[in-house]
Amino acid sequence: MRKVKVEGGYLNFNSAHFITYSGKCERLHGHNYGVLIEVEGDLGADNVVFDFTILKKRTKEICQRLDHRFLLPLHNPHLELTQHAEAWEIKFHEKHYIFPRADVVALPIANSSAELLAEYICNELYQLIINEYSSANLHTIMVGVEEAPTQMAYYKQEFNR
Ligand SMILES: Nc1nc2c(c(=O)[nH]1)N=C([C@H](O)[C@H](O)COP(=O)(O)OP(=O)(O)OP(=O)(O)O)CN2
Repeated sequence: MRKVKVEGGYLNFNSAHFITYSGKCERLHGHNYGVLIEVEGDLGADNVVFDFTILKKRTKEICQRLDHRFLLPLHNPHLELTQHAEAWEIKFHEKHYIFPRADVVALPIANSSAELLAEYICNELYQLIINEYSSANLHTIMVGVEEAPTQMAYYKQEFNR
């Protein structure tokens, strides 16, 4: 089995977030998130597993949708969310945030942890690849999301046939 990896360079996004944990809610803060992608498989056409250039371009597009936005987890059971015409209202007990909609990216996840951000990006890339590219030679795709140089979370998915 072979593996290709893309990381660094412009594969990043700078976003605001907080996570909930153990009945608490973090303060609003931001990270300069880094993203890495690994694709395992056999050699396909042109003797490559998957084209680096395509992988970087499609990953960057996902990063751009997250960049300079608040990462809103739509499925967090501890947050009370209200969608207004121009804003998202978010409540956690006595905390109460209002963000302009244009500054928010609403994500189908339960918490904006690095783990679930990695899973979200992995699912997005997986769908793109199976819908738009030749993937018969591919076995797995893994996404790593780095919150800081010291901390990173990964999510790996198999190509089902
Ligand atoms: N496994 C995970 N653990 C934690 C996550 C996560 O996504 N996955 N996230 C957080 C927080 O979101 C937090 O932002 C982590 O930031 P960090 O810089 O580590 O915060 P600290 O102030 O505690 O660390 P310093 O190194 O002192 O800045 C927490 N855990």
